[in-house]
Amino acid sequence: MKRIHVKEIDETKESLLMGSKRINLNYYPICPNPELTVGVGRHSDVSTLTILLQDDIGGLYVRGNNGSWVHVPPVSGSLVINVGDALQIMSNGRYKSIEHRVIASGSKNRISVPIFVNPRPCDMIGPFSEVLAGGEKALYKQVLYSDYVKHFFRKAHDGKNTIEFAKI
Ligand SMILES: O=C(O)CCC(=O)C(=O)O
Ligand SMILES: [Fe+2]
Repeated sequence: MKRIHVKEIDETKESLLMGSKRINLNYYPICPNPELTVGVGRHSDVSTLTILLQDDIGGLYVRGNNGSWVHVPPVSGSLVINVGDALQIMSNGRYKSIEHRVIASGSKNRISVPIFVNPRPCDMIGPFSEVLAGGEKALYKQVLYSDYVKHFFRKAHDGKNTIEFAKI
């Protein structure tokens, strides 16, 4: 947490960073024409961090710096860690949530298990005071985390647009 000037994770910070967790079990059946369908549309997670276990099929892509899609090949025994929107907001943009999508396989079923580590629904999230202490301008306002999540689920996946909801 050095990069965001947080020296101690007290109870408040613990709640904001990891006060609630959600685990999903995703099953992507074989798709005869993967190019004609969407596995999971492009989005960034609303979490602080996502810890993702994927099987050996592949199909997860992240958005690279130049806008291209980069495949995240499964590595046996490894976990994928993705930064989510809540950490982008609380770090005032120092950490950027990653846009990603999933393309189903034409020949095999795929399973993935993401653990979303989140603030609690009742937490107000915004840039940490430690980050703004030096006079830095806040890029995001304080939002109720449950409102942020509701906003995400109210609409179709639309890349990194969800975070506009918290922008000043
Ligand atoms: O299946 C995957 O690899 C990722 C799924 C995902 O992005 C999500 O559940 O938010
Ligand atoms: Fe995701």
